[in-house]
This record gives sequence, structure tokens and C-alpha cells, in this order.
Amino acid sequence: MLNLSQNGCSVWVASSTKLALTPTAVALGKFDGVHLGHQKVIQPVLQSVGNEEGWGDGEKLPENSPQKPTYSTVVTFHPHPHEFFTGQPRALLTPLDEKVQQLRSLGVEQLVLLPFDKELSALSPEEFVERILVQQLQCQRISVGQDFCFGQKRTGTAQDLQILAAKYKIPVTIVPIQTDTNDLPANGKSVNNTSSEDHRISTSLIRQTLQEGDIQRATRLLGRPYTLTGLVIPGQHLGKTIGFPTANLQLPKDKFLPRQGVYAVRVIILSETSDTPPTQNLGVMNIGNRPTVNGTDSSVEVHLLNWSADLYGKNLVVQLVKFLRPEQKFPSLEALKSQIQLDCTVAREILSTEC
Ligand SMILES: Cc1cc2nc3c(=O)[nH]c(=O)nc-3n(C[C@H](O)[C@H](O)[C@H](O)COP(=O)(O)O)c2cc1C
Ligand SMILES: Nc1ncnc2c1ncn2[C@@H]1O[C@H](COP(=O)(O)OP(=O)(O)O)[C@@H](O)[C@H]1O
Repeated sequence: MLNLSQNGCSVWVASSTKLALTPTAVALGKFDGVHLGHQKVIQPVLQSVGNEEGWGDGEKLPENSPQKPTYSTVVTFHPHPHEFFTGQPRALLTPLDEKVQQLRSLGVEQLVLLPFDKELSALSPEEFVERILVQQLQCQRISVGQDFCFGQKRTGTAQDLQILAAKYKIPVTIVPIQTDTNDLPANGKSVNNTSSEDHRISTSLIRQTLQEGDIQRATRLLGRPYTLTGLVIPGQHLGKTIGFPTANLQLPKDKFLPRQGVYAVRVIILSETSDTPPTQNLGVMNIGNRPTVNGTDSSVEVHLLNWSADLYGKNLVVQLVKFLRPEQKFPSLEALKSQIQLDCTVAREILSTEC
């Protein structure tokens, strides 16, 4: 169990239901990405915090209500069920630390990690509700997305959850599927013969969008920029020799990487102490194998446009703004240098207009 705290706010992270703070108002799901759809699912459990903000749709709890204040809680599976079934680790849009940061910024008080194992995957929908939600988490309210499935072989639906929870007088909010409305014409039906189902905001759509380098769309679906957060580690020290020093980022092993190539980015240099604010900068980033210098492994490196000091050992948050071009093998370092110069000019222009 860990308690991640910054600026006085914290998220209680419980690695099992036994360590959870109770009673709870629970949003259930995998929530990889904490995208706009996820945020809608989490919203109803935030409203129940302390009972002051209203209960559900603006409704207030009666003053003499016997219900105690609940902890706004996200309950998720960790590791990801995909890993349990395939034995393969899955790259995530929001690895655990990043997920905690995102939940914290939404106002979630607690994250409960359910270890997805044989025992949990064998629970029937009835057992899941009774043991996990009622007995262990003392759940007072539940919110799920319309396509939520649970219990053995994912046999329980959101409607089943509503029926099962009603036996314990627990209200369940079923949040409708959110779509990327920017994509849809006024009738909301189809674009190029695609149905609104294809525009459903989902983790897999965001992964696909990032793989295609469509960063503006990913930003829209997430409700914020896609970010890469990591520690600056030494590289081969070639950057300085060509006039473009690059901070090499060490990312969490399970972080999902977007399309290889060059990006215009915004960079936040995190401060080591809480009393100094983080520094903002603009930059160009390359994700790739650096074929021009016969690089072998994949690296993520960022050149800051207005910076000349040391960055080793610092933590950077890189916000992706726009994909500029694929990585190329240049005939010489001179040619690479000219191209990076051009990348910086293009990025400056983009970053001065994009908010
Ligand atoms: C904006 C930008 C664009 C880049 N584009 C390419 C590229 O197209 N091809 C390539 O081989 N390397 C590219 N690189 C990577 C450089 O080869 C790398 O920064 C250089 O080798 C220095 O790396 P080092 O300081 O980690 O040793 C790019 C780097 C940056 C910052
Ligand atoms: N504008 C800048 N952008 C990125 N890093 C910079 C910048 N100015 C100075 N640095 C420093 O230079 C280092 C990168 O220099 P470089 O020669 O590319 O070495 P390395 O191969 O270790 O990344 C960064 O880690 C940082 O400490």
C-alpha cells in the first residue's frame, strides 16, 4: 500500500480490499488512460464525497441520513486482466503512478487494486458483489460504464450489477458510452460508412490513434495531452556535438509509446522540492532507433528550445502536441543537424499557435 501525496492532496492506494478505507462510493473498471469516458464514470462517485456536494443528480442526502460519508474510490484490476490471461505484460496508456496522478487531479480519494488472479476470475457476479463490494468495501454507491462486464468469464453485465446491488440497496449509475463528437456529423450517425460505435471513446481507439500519430485526436479523446513522464539519463553524448543536446528519458517499462518519429512537445521540468514551481518549456522529441548514428535500441529524447542547463537526474513530463515527421536515416550528421534545425522552426510555429 502506498500513499501518493502532492500539494496536500493524496490518493490512498490499497493493494487489496483488506487495506481499503471504508465505506466507499465505487467506480469500477480498468480505466487505462483515464480518458473522457472514464472521467464520466468516475464523476458520480466524486459527487457523493462528504455528502455536501449532492447525491447523484444534484440530489442531497437528507440531514438525518443514516449513511456515513464515503471515500470516493476507483476499484480496478492490477495487473491488467490481459496479462493474467495471456502471460504477456501489456503496455499501458497510464502505468500505475500516472493513473494515480490522474485520479488525484480528478479528486478521487482512494484507488483499490484487485489482484486479478485465479480466485478473483472464478467469482460469479453474485459472489463478486457480495464479497468484494458489499462485505469488503462496504460500498454505498457504484458507477460503471454501459459496457462493464464482471464475474467469471465476464458473464455479469452492468444491468446485472444494478439488479444484484439493489438487493443491498446500493444504487448503481450506468454511464452511457461516450463518443468522439468531433468526428460525427450533426445526425450523429456515420462518417464514411462508419457507425458511431467506431467513434466510441475507448482505450483501444486512443492506442490506435497514437500509433497513427494523430496526436490532436488523442488529446481530444483523453481530455488532456498524452504525456511521457521519465527521469533524464545519460545517452551517448552525441547531441551536444551537433548542437542539439537531448534529454534521454527513462520511462516506466509498461508505458505505451506512440508512433516512432519526431514531435512538437511541451515540457514540464518537475521541481525536486514542493516549494518551487515546475518549469515549463517547449521542445522537439524523437522516438526511435536513431538510424543515422547506427543506434540499436529505441530511445525517447527531447531537445528543449529555450534551455541550456543540465537536466540529468531531473524528472520531465513531456506533453505531445503534434507529430511532425517519421524518423529517417540521414547520409551525414550535418544533414541530420539541418533537419533538426528545421524541426525546431516548425515546432516553434506550431507551439506558438496551439494552446
Ligand atoms: C528533433 C529530433 C529529431 C531527430 N531525428 C532523427 C532522425 O530522423 N534520424 C535519426 O537517426 N536520429 C534522429 N534524432 C536522434 C539523433 O540522432 C540523436 O539526438 C543524436 O544521435 C544524439 O543522441 P545522444 O545525445 O543521446 O547521443 C533526432 C533527434 C531530435 C532531438
Ligand atoms: N536545450 C536542452 N535540451 C535538452 N538537454 C539539454 C539542453 N541543454 C542542456 N541539456 C543537457 O544536455 C544533456 C544532453 O546532452 P547530450 O550531448 O545529448 O548527451 P546525452 O547523450 O547524455 O543525452 C541533457 O541531459 C541535459 O542535461
